[in-house]
Amino acid sequence: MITAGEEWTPADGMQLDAATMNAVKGQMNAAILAGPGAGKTELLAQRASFLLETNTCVSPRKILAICFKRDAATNLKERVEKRVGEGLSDRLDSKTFDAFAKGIVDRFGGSLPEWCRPSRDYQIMFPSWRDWSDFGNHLSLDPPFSEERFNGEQIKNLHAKFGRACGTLPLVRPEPENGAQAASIQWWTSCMDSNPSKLTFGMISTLAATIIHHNPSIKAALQQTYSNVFLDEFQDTTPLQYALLKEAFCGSTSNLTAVGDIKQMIMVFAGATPYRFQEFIKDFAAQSIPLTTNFRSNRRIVAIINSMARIIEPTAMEVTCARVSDDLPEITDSIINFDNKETQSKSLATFIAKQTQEGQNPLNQNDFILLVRQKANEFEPDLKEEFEKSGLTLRNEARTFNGISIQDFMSEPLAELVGALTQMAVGDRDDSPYQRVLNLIGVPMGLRMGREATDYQIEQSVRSSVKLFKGFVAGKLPREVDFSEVLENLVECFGEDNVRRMSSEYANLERYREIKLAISEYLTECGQKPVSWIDVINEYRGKNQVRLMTVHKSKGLEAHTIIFLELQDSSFFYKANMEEERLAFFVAVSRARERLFITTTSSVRSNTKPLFDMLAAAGVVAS
Ligand SMILES: Nc1ncnc2c1ncn2[C@@H]1O[C@H](COP(=O)(O)OP(=O)(O)OP(=O)(O)O)[C@@H](O)[C@H]1O
Repeated sequence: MITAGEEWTPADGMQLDAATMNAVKGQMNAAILAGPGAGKTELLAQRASFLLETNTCVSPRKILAICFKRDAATNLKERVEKRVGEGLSDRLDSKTFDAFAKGIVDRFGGSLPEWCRPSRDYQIMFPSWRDWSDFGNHLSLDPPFSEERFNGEQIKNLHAKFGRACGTLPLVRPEPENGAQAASIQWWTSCMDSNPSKLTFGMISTLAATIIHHNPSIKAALQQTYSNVFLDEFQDTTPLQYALLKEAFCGSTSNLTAVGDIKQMIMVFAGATPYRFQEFIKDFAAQSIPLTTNFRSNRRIVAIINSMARIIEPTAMEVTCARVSDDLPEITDSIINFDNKETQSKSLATFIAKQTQEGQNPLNQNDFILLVRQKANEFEPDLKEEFEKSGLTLRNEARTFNGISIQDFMSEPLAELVGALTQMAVGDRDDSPYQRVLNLIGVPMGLRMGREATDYQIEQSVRSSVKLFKGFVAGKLPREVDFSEVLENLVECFGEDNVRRMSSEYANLERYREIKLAISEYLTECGQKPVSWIDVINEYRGKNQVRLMTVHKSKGLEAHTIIFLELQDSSFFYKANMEEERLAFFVAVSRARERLFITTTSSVRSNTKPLFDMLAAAGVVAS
């Protein structure tokens, strides 16, 4: 049923002010600039509901939402699905920039000029400094550039610059004008010529832009498919991504909505710039809409955020706290100096255990996020030991299984499917696992609005998978179960093709298998302790665990209590750019809903002085 535009009301009874409502309903290109907790992500979810429920995004056209992280993309999709239902939410494609670019290359790569056409089974590569150096060392250029030499660092920069300078690649291999160009072209051709071809995500972005540039019909089809495009965390759009965006949608009738906050820019090293929004406003004739309320944090945290924002961007607008009359906790913020890591781990474990295990309204372990600037794995061992002694569980989101971090593979639909099925098999009804299974596998198996699940044998498949799971685990302790075998069989119950249809990324068999292996390895670890099945599934899903992650990974998240660990020189690169570090620190601080604690285990603070100065200006002092 279509709702008339003027009758549409925001989902979940949410109150939206006039500026937000204008951004939700408006039919124009818009740049929504807003500070932390202003509801940017929520605004996109409401806008998607509006466009779909009122058919303003006219069926069968779609919305393309480009998010910074895979879990943000999944989150947006789920939020909209819950509100508008599966049929309508099918018309929201929510993905990362990398997935968007890769989708274009995977579908239309055959149309690329021969010299830059990768093999169909190309692999994604993440070159290390050794790869760049090897290439530089073995590079032999034709005259007149044969005498020129390039080290690894130069090769890395040239490769990025080449894509950036070209924006799109020409139809024939360009003739180099200097040694640097000759080296870049050689890098590109050697990547294409290796068997299979090897591509970085930056190269994929350039190839996607190239495809659109040289094929007007593909460009027209893309614009016809998507009447609306959302760009989340737009401040972190890199030059290559922006070039692709312009190539795909500049001058089209599609409406673009870019949301972000310049003060939360954390991709400066990859080319993000404070001018991206201005560029967008100019290139897309976009209307600028500021949002000035913080819905997330209490008034003390908002005051800290405002103070820091003024230092980072003197012209930043003051934001108001939506929760201004809420009670404040006894202590809202402080710097805690520890003598060493050991006392830090012990004190934190005691503190969090007390808060989660005692009192009338204990907090949940999920209410705490421990943030580190980098190398979360190095913080884990000490903390984990003390946390376990205090009955707490530490979840290091950066820990990898089969080379993929927990945070990354747990945002995969396959991990969610396995989790929900395991819950059903062990009788855990938390968060409606059956409904989640239907949401995940329904559409790939042909389920459509208004038809019963039973019509499509889905229910049958769910039943047989649960039965099969029960058969595997009957009479066994979790640690005795071979989870890779369980996963293989579960997938068979639905048909592997259907399971792989849950995500466009699974079209790449290699990647699908890597993710599946990471999931079974992780489940195996969750089952190691002599615990109940409910404990296994809770551990797998991250229920009641204290999360440890880097600031980069915390983007878009929030928690009752944020603890930033070890604000001191040793936690930062020796040559860290403190202008950039201030932005990352701002992201960290603004994740807090109620309390913010900053720890130190060393007093060496010459590099980190600007961060301490920001805290001092905001009145955050040592306890
Ligand atoms: N209009 C609203 N009314 C009440 N609560 C809201 C509203 N909009 C957002 N919220 C809540 O405020 C919090 C922050 O929202 P959201 O995550 O969308 O902000 P954001 O601008 O994307 O934040 P950040 O940039 O800091 O990640 C969430 O808990 C969200 O549910």
